[in-house]
Amino acid sequence: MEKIKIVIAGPRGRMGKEAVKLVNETEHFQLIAVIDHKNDGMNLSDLEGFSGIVAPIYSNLEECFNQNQADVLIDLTTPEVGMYHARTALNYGIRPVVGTTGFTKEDLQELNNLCEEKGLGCIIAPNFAIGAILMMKFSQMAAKYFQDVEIIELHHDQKLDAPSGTAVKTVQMISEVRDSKQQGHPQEKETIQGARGANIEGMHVHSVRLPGLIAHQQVMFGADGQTLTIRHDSYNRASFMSGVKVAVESVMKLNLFVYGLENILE
Ligand SMILES: NC(=O)c1ccc[n+]([C@@H]2O[C@H](COP(=O)([O-])OP(=O)(O)OC[C@H]3O[C@@H](n4cnc5c(N)ncnc54)[C@H](O)[C@@H]3O)[C@@H](O)[C@H]2O)c1
Ligand SMILES: O=C(O)C1=N[C@H](C(=O)O)CCC1
Repeated sequence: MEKIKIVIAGPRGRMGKEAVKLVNETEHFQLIAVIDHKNDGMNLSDLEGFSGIVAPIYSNLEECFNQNQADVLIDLTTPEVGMYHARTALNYGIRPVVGTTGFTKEDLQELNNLCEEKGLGCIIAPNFAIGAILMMKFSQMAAKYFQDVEIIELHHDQKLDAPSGTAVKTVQMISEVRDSKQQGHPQEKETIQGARGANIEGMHVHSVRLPGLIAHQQVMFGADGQTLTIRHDSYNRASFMSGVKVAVESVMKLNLFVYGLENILE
C-alpha cells in the first residue's frame, strides 16, 4: 500500500507532539516535513523529544510545499495560522485535516468554496475524540425531545479560543433539530455582564478554564421535573488520535469539504 505523505503544522504543540507520534507509528503514514515558526532549516530529530523522527522543519509553508510532494496537511496551530495553512494547502492540491479551533462561519464557507473549486477534500474537526462525537450526536437526539439546553465546556487554562470549537459545533448540530426558543425568563436581565454565558442561536454556552483540565463538555437538558446531562471527558491528548487517523485516511477519498468527524464515521 502506498504511504500517505503527511506534513504536520505545529509539531511542538500539545496536540502536534501526539500527532507526530501517531504518524511516526502508523505504517501507512509517512511524515515528510513539519511546519514550525521556529527552528527553520533544522530537522525534527534535532529537537528534544523527537529523537529518531526525521523530518525537515520549514517556517515557510509555500517553500515546504514547493520542495515536498505532500498528500495531507495536519494543522494543529492557532485559528489565524490554521486558516492560512488550510487555504494554502488546498491551493497546492493538498488535502487539509484541521484540528485547530476558532474558525468563523466565513472561514468555513471560504474553505467549502475552495474545496468545490479544486475538487479536493478537507476535514475540519473541532473534536477528534470519538466519545465527543457521540456526546454531540446524543445531544442532537435528545434535543428533539428537550428544547431547553445549556452547554458547559471545560478546558485547560492555556486554551486560546472561547467558546470551544466543540461547543460551537454542538450548537450547530442541535439547532438542526431544535425549534428556535428563547430560554429562561422573558424578562431575565444580567446584573453582571456575562453571567448567562454566550448566547449562540438561543443556547447558552458557559466556558470554564482551569489548570488540571484537558477537554470536557456537558450538555444539560431540562424539562418539567427532570434534567438530562450528557457529558464527555478527554483525560489526555492521545484520546484524539484515533480520530486524527480516521480523518487522514478519509480525506484521501474525499473531494468535498467536511465540518465535523460525525460526517465521516460509519
Ligand atoms: N480537534 C481536536 O480534537 C482538538 C484537540 C485539542 C486541541 N485542539 C485545537 O488544536 C489547536 C492546538 O492545540 P494545542 O493544545 O496543541 O496548542 P499548543 O499551543 O500546544 O500548540 C500550538 C502550536 O502551534 C505552533 N504554531 C503557532 N504558530 C505557528 C505557525 N505560524 N506555524 C507553525 N506552527 C505554529 C506553536 O508553536 C505551538 O507549538 C488549538 O486550536 C486547539 O483548540 C483541537
Ligand atoms: O485543547 C483544546 O484546545 C481543545 N479544543 C477543542 C475545542 O475547542 O473544542 C476540543 C478538544 C481540546
